[in-house]
Amino acid sequence: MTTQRFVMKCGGSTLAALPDSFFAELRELQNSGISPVIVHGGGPAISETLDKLGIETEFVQGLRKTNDQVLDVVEMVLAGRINKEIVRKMETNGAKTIGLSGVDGMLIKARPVANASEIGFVGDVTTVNATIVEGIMNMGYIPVIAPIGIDESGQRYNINADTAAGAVASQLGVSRMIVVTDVPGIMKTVDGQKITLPSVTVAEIEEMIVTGEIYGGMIPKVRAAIACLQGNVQEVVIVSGAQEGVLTEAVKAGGVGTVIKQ
Ligand SMILES: Nc1ncnc2c1ncn2[C@@H]1O[C@H](COP(=O)(O)OP(=O)(O)O)[C@@H](O)[C@H]1O
Ligand SMILES: CC(=O)N[C@@H](CCC(=O)OP(=O)(O)O)C(=O)O
Repeated sequence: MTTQRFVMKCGGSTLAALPDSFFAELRELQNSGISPVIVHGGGPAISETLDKLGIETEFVQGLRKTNDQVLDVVEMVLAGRINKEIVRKMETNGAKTIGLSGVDGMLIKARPVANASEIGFVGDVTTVNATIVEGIMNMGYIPVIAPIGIDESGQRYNINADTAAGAVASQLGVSRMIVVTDVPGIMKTVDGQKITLPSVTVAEIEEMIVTGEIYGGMIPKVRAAIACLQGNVQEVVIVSGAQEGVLTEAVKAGGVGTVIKQ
């Protein structure tokens, strides 16, 4: 049996609404020798907790401004609550799972983003320790990774989950990354009607960002897609987690969501 690997990014926008069947699909894929690596977000849960604590939050081009206080909450929510919620759901649906953050074993090494003076402790990935991820997979477990990065001095960074997933996909050399979110793909208004684009090229994406047709949380997704398509990754598929059977279709058949190709 040949083992296929793929990286799946699960957005915080859709996590709470993912049906049990989604986790059962992951178990089926694992049983059929197809190994997923999951990188998750949790943006809405972070915002909710910051709100409860009375800490203001602001996004610049889809990235959260992160000071020390925000960083504590980001790590608590992502590496604590959300990561363990996913592991629990996977385990109760029969999928063997180990959750960790990018800090564990220095899995995700990071450096400050170029505009750190404006947005604070937000990181870009420098390296991903593929040996740890592969070791977990070789033990028969699905790795579930929270996107916190760390540098040599021990400084933590808040990394957008799309960016982290793209870096993990590149470093593992998988051919496909699947981005699960709350919309059925990249949408565009054509003749007054909103449609989901079946496929887009990098050039079309750049144009849609300029025209404002791609905005907010979709920007880090497409930027991460473009970055990892420059390596071994051949396609990035954006799909909705609410659609039954979407994962198996995206992995085995295609023809679902929006496919981004070079
Ligand atoms: N062209 C587009 N097509 C679809 N969604 C878009 C587009 N441009 C911006 N978006 C927004 O991106 C959102 C998904 O990003 P985000 O909320 O960050 O989700 P996630 O938590 O899954 O990362 C959509 O709900 C939508 O509001
Ligand atoms: C730098 C940055 O913006 N980090 C994100 C990390 C979580 C994330 O990316 O979650 P979603 O995938 O649900 O958007 C944040 O603080 O919200």
